Amino acid sequence: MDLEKHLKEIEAMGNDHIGSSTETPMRPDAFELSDIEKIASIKKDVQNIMHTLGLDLTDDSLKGTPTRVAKMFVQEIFGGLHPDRRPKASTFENKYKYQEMLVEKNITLYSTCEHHLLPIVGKAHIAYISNGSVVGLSKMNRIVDYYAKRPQVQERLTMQIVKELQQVLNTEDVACVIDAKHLCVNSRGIRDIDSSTVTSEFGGAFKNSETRREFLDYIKLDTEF
Ligand SMILES: Nc1nc2c(ncn2[C@@H]2O[C@H](COP(=O)(O)OP(=O)(O)OP(=O)(O)O)[C@@H](O)[C@H]2O)c(=O)[nH]1
Ligand SMILES: [Zn+2]
Repeated sequence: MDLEKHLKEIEAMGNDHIGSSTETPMRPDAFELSDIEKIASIKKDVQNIMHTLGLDLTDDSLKGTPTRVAKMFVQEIFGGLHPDRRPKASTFENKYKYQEMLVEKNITLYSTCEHHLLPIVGKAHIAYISNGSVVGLSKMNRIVDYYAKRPQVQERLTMQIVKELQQVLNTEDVACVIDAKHLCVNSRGIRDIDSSTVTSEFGGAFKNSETRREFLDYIKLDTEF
């Protein structure tokens, strides 16, 4: 999707999308600043936070931190906010006429909790049943990575991944389960190091309990982080 089309979609949504759809809530002016301008602006914000905390920004170890964090936000951990980074997932004809489900499991997932800006670490498991076209296996990992590189809630991330693959593969028959640890739960607040969060989205044929069971049997949810 090109940037202009993406902006038009955001505009057309008005404020209706906020909190109510699978879209990441973004402002229509989200891409008015270039990445370089965003890095310069965030650098100042991080400097201010560190200064407020009383840290000495002339210290050798600290002086590069504002730039490092700004680059990390814009280019890495929140890089998936920019539609230019959306992976190109071209499809191919299902020439083997493979009709069973295809499962891509244990996809490593690093995301960021949008409530605390702390890491979410886990595994995503995806399944689809071909409707005539197939997608390269790695494209599923790339789609997970793209949507994970945003401030997220796990429920929305799960739905965004399914929606994207449904569009790419032109079928409703897509499912995703995510099992992930939220550092905002594990390392602060309630500090429960062992708990993890499981979310799922079952489209089309996966709403059928037998099909869903088959997928869940393949992944077994023995997730190790
Ligand atoms: N539904 C959902 N909630 C999340 C997710 N990530 C974090 N949260 C929760 O969002 C809530 C944030 O709201 P608050 O209760 O205002 O946050 P808080 O006061 O820091 O809460 P504590 O973590 O309990 O200290 C917390 O309970 C988090 O555990 C997520 O992916 N999905
Ligand atoms: Zn959190």
